[in-house]
Amino acid sequence: MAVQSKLVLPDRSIKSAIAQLTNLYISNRTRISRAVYLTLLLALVNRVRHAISEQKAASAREQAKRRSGTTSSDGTDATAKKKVELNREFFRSLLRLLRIVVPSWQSKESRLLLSHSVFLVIRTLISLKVAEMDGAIVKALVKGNGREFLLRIFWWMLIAMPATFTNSMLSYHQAELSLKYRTRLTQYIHDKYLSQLTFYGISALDDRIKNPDQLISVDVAKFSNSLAELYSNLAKPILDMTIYTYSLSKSVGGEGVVFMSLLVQLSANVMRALTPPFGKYVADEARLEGEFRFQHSRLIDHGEEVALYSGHEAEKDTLDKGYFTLIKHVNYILRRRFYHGVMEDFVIKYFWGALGLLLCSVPVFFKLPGQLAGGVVSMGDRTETFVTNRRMLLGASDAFGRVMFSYREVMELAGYTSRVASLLEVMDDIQAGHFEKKLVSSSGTEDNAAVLAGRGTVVESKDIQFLDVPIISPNGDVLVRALSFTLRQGDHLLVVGPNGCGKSSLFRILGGLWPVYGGTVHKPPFSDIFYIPQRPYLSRGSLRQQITYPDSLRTVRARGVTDAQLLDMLKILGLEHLVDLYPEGWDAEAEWRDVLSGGLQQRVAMARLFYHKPRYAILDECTSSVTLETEKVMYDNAKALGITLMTVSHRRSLWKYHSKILQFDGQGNYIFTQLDAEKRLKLEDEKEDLDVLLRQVPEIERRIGELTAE
Ligand SMILES: Nc1ncnc2c1ncn2[C@@H]1O[C@H](COP(=O)(O)OP(=O)(O)OP(=O)(O)O)[C@@H](O)[C@H]1O
Repeated sequence: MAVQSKLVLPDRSIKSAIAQLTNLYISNRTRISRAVYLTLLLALVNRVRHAISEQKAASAREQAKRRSGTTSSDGTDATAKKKVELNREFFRSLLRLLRIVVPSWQSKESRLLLSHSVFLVIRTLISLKVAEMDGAIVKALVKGNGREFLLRIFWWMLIAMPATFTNSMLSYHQAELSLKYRTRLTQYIHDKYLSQLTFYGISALDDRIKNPDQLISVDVAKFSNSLAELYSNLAKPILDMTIYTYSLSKSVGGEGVVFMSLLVQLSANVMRALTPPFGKYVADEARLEGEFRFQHSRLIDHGEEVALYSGHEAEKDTLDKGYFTLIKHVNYILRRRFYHGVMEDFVIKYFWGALGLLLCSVPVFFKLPGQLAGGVVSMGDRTETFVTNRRMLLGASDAFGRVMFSYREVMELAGYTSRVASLLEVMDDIQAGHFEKKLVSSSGTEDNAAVLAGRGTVVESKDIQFLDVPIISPNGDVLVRALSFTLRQGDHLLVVGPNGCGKSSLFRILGGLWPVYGGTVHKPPFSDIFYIPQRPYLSRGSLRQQITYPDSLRTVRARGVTDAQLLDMLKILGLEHLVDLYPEGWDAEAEWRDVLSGGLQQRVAMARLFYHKPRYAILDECTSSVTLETEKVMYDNAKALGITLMTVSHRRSLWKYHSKILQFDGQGNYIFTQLDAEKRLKLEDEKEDLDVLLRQVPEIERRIGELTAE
C-alpha cells in the first residue's frame, strides 16, 4: 500500500503538468511555437511512462520480498540475483562510482575529461571542415579547374596534421581516463576491503559475494574501460546530432523534425522493449568467469593433496563443468546479439533512412512559413535544398544511430556497475555489522532468531571475561547458548571438546572476527592477543618477515630487534639452519609454504610468538606436527616470556602446561574449572583401564557360561 501511494503521486503530478502545458499553449498560441509545445509534451509523456514502469517494478519487488519472507539468501552471488536495468538504482550506483572516480572538479580526472571534451569538439569541427573541403574539391573537379583542384588538395593534406593529432590524442585520453578511474576505484576498494576485517567478513560471514578477487582485479578494470569508452562514444554523436538537427530544423521546419523525432522515439521504444537484458548477461558472464578462475586457483593451492589422492579426474570434471557453463552462457549471448543486430540494423539503417527521405521531401512538396507566398521554386533550388538536407540528415541519422547502438554499451556498463556497486554495498553492510548468510540452523529456529537479533557488549580490560555470551556460527547455529568464564593473566587455559563444538569459534569471538550476539565480553586490545593456527600463514616475503609478520622491517628496527636476536629465537626452536638455506640469508625470499615442512612451519610460527611477546596467545592445535620435546621447549619458553596461553588441543601431553580447563560436550553444555593435570591424568588413566575391563566383560561372561555348562 505504501509503495502504491508513493508511486502514484509523481504520475498524478505529471498529468496535471500536461494539462497546464496544454492550457498555456492554447492561450498563448502566438508566443509558444508548436515545436516547443510538442517537445515538452513528449518529455512529459515519457515521464509518465517511466513512472508507471517504475511503479510496476517496485510492486513486483515488494511482492517478491513478501514471498521470500526473510532476509535469508539462496547462496548465489549478489550480482547474480540482481536485475540489471537502466533504472533509478543503476543511476544511483553509477553516480556513487562516478563520485569515487572523479572526486572533485579540481581533480586530475576532471582536467583530463575537460581536455578530452575539447578534443572531441575539435574533431567535430575538423569533420565539418573536411566535409566542406570535400565539396570544394568536387566542385573544382567538375569545373575542370586544375590549379584550384591542386590547391584544395594541398589544404586537404594540411588539415590532415591536426586531424591525425586529434585522433591520437583522443585514444590517449580514453586509455588514460580508464587507467585513472581504475586506480581511484581500486584504491577506494582496497582501503575499505582491508579495514575493519571486511575481507574476512566477505568470505566467511556473508554469502553475497563469491569472488571478491575477480571483482577487484577484473571487473573494476572492465567497468573503468567501459566508462571511459562510453564517454567518447556518446559525446561525439550527441554533439553531431545537436548541430545537424538544429541546422535541419531551420531548413525543414521545427514541426517536421519534432514529428519525425516522435516516430523515431516510438521505434526506438519498440527496439528497447525487444532488446535482451545485455547488462544482466554481462554481469552473469563476469560471475561465471570468476567462478571458473576460482576453481583453477583452488587446484593450484591444493595441488599436492589432489595429486596424492589421484583426484585429477574429479578436478577435471569440476573444471570442465565450470568452463562449459561459462561457454554455454557466452554462446547464448552471441545468439541473442545476432538476432538483436538484425533488428537494430533494419530499424536504424532502413526504417529511419526512409523517414529521413520523407523529411527531406517536406520543402519540395509543402510550402514552409519561411518561403515567399506564391514564390516559384526552381528545380535547381529544390535539388540544392534536397541535397543539403539529405547530407545533414545523413550526419544526424548516423549520429543518432551511433547513440542507439551505444544503448548496448550502456547496458554492458550497467552490468559492470551492478557488480562493482554490489561489492561496495556488501562491504558497507559488513562494516555496519549486517551480514546475510544462508540460515541452515536445525536446532530451534525461533529461539535462534531471538539470539541472533540481540547485540552483546565488548569492554576493554586487562583480563578476559565472558559473561553469558552465546557462540553462534555464521550459519545461525547456536553452538553454546550462554558461555561464562574468567581468565586472569597467568592463568593458562586449555579448551577441549569434540570436533565442531565451537572451540575455535570462541577465539573468533575473542579476536573480533565474529559478532557478539549477547552478554558481555571483557578483553584486552587486539594487539595484546596473538593467534597461532594449526596451519600457520606464511606471507610472501623474506625469511625475516616470516618471523616478524605482520611487522615491516622498519617496525622491527624501530622496536630495536636485531637479526642476532631473531637468530637466538630460531636457535631455541632448532631452526638456525634456515638462515643458511639460501645465500641471501635473512633476506632470502621463497614460497615458504612449499619450502618448509608442516612441522617446520609450526616452529616458525612459534618463533613469531617469541618475537611478538604478546600478553595472551591463542594456540589452536599449533603443535600437532612437532615432537613432544619441541612442544615442551615451545611451551616452557612461551611461559617464561610471561605469555598467558590459551590452547585448543586434543593432546594429553599439553595438559600439564595449563591451570584452567574449559570443556565443551558438543551438545551446547560446558564446564569451566581448575585443571590439576596430574590428578586428571591419573583419573583418565584409571578410566581408560576400567573401560578396557568393561569391554572384556561380555567375553568373561561367555567364558563363565561355558565353564558352568561343563
Ligand atoms: N565461516 C563459517 N561459516 C559457517 N559455519 C562455520 C564457519 N566457521 C565455523 N563454522 C561452523 O561452526 C562450528 C564450530 O566450528 P569450530 O571451528 O569452532 O569447531 P572446533 O570445535 O574448533 O572443531 P575442531 O576440533 O574440528 O577444530 C562448526 O560446525 C563449523 O562448521
